[in-house]
Amino acid sequence: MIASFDRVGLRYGTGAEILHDLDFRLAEGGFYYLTGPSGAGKTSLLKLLYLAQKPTRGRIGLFGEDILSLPRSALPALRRRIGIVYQDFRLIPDLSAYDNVALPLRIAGHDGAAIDEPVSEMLDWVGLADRANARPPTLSGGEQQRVAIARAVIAKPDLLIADEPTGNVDADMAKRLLHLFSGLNRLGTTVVIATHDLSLIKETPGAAMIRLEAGSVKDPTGALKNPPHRGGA
Ligand SMILES: Nc1ncnc2c1ncn2[C@@H]1O[C@H](COP(=O)(O)OP(=O)(O)OP(=O)(O)O)[C@@H](O)[C@H]1O
Repeated sequence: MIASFDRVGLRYGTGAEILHDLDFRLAEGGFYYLTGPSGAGKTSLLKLLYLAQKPTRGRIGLFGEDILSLPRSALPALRRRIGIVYQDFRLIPDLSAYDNVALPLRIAGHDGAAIDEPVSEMLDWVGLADRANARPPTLSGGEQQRVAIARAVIAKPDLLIADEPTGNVDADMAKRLLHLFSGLNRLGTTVVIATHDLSLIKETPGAAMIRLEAGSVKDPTGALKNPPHRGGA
């Protein structure tokens, strides 16, 4: 099991609880879509999952660790096992597209051809081979999104979390990116994608859908009870 949420609740400050009684498990190797109306709390749930936000109550397990009882010093090592595509990309503006994508490999201690080959191949796959030297502020929104995706997947994380990863690209590129996620999933990465775009789901026939409604998780396809197959295509 990759993650477990037990009676998790979240409120920001003194506001009303926006997520309540989240009770679900994510199976290793699963491919999950997180859907729900705008403001339902999808980004907030993802933040809990990638350890950027503590729940107000309940327990969260990740990679077999009870994350609330772990010392803060243990969190960076867990985070390095997660690739994240942020809704607002969060690229490093002073680094080229190439160096943004290379960063996770450099942090993992690689150099030379062990960086150059995968990064060049990845930039090619996302259609940015000719933009490798460009800095993020000079890229379009869709180009930045593709750099963010390339960076998130390059080190083959155990868990990939993507918040609206195809929101800024056209339908053909969305398909291409979905194939990238499926390929990674077939290699063993558990994938969680928050999206409004339900047309993506047909690109990954084995995927499961989790629906957030009024702060609670619904399980319309029963996928949370029966762990899903890996993403197809
Ligand atoms: N840091 C924060 N402080 C206070 N309230 C917040 C914060 N982040 C989110 N919220 C509120 O929590 C609720 C859920 O927001 P969230 O961004 O998780 O929803 P979402 O489903 O991802 O929405 P969208 O699909 O529009 O991105 C919203 O009412 C939002 O205003």
